[in-house]
Amino acid sequence: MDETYKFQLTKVNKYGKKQTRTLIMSKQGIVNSAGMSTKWEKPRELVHALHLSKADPKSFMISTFDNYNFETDSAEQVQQITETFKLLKMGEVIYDDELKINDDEDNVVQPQLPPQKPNPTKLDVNDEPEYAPATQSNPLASFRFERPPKFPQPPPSHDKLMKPQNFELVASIGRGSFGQVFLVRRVDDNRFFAMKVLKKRAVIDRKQLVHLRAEHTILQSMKHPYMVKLYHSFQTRTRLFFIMDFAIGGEMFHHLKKVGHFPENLAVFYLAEVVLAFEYLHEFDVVFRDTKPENLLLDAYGHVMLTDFGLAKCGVSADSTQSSGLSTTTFCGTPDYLSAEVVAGVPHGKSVDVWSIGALLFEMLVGQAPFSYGNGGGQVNRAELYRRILRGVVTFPPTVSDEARDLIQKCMARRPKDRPLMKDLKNHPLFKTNKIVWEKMVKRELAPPHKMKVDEACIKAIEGKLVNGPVDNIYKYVLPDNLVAHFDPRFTQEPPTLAASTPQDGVTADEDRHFREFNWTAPYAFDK
Ligand SMILES: Nc1ncnc2c1ncn2[C@@H]1O[C@H](COP(=O)(O)OP(=O)(O)OP(=O)(O)O)[C@@H](O)[C@H]1O
Repeated sequence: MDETYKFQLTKVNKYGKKQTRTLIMSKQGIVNSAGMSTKWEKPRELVHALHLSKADPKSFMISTFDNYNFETDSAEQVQQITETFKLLKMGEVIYDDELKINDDEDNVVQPQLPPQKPNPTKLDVNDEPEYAPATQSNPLASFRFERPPKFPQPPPSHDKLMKPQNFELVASIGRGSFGQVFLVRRVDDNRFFAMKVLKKRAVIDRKQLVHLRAEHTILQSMKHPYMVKLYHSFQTRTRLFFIMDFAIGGEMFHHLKKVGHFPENLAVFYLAEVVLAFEYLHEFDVVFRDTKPENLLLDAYGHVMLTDFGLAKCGVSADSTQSSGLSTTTFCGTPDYLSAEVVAGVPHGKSVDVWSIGALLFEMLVGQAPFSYGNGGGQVNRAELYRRILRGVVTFPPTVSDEARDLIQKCMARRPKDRPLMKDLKNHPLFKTNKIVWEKMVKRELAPPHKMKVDEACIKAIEGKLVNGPVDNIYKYVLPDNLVAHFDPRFTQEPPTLAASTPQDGVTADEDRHFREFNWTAPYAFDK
């Protein structure tokens, strides 16, 4: 029997509420329980680090896929826990100046907002706080993003840089982990775009600067028919703004949920467009790492638009863990789509994207992610999900054809080196059966099997083909409701306003220097 270590302590959730918990640590992992009930259980492969606070020796945080904060009665108890953590070789022990409360034990319940018609508003950024006072240490000093050798040089910026005043907020369309996403109108020429807004403070505090720089550089440098394009980036003292193509068809996930699952020809069509985008990224040693139906948007014609490069990793030359070349060990991605080697915490390469291609096809054909399937529609808890991924056995419903099953099994081979390369995957017979002609598809010459229901005027509005004119006339012609018809009403019914700035959003002048590169206009930004 493995030795187990028990600690009675207090846990603080993200609302600052204190709860009594028992923390049990053993070679198997960590269990957090409240009385008889287990709140969470993390196998040791998932435990990354123990964060200790320099400011408060009585508290600590455990980092797994999520972060969990704890408070204790004494610094001695924290010391005992630290010693046990080290003894069991659970992961790194990290000393932070102060621990952020970002505990994830409780799910956040979204407030129900009253329905409201989208109503364009000015982009108001007059509430920005002054720079925060300079701090002694500079935690960003090491956050440098080096452009890897194969990576194309971003084109120089167009002379005309943008400011918030150049855009009008038309509708709220989404929210990611770091910020808000809006439909906006470029006021000079009435062209409509998607705008992602991030708070610099959150980017720094959640140590996402390297990821964000990678995302920005990828969007600046790489252009592909099935990837979203970046037009402008700009900033204020506390916020960053990215202006991108507006994918009017919304998330593929939204369409998938509506119909339950896709017919094979449609699923394979979408999959093929993703394969082409990934093949392009892999040529430049970029691994996407975050495939999921939420990151696959659809354009006005029903083509895929790959978005959200926040987790993409540049300079990964290795195809799999077995090959030579740079690979990565960061634990990231969406639980259902994590490959076995990512869950096991061993270095991984481009083959994680090949794995996710298999998982994506499964979900499109079945309506559930591969390792959540077969649970009577119920949710599988995370520890069980990871166990299933590590075991690597996918069960198929009889509706999945032999060819589709074969492709999924090949992509989701447990050992990365047994998976096909992205470019070789294109020879799989499933694509031929479903009439994918790669030479045509790469030129956008294959029509999607599912035609989007999108208003003609809206297409003109997002392609910049509207004749300039008084704004009132524009909204008689292009209805905001039609522009956001494929988006979740949870977002579109919210008034399109920026979350107010608070003094806590302030960054120091020193920190702000790290954001200098986020001022860019694409050379094609004003093309008609
Ligand atoms: N270019 C776009 N066109 C239309 N909708 C978009 C666009 N970009 C993002 N969205 C919507 O906003 C949502 C959140 O965007 P995004 O995933 O880029 O944010 P994020 O903060 O990077 O999210 P994540 O939490 O997945 O990292 C998307 O799922 C999508 O619904």
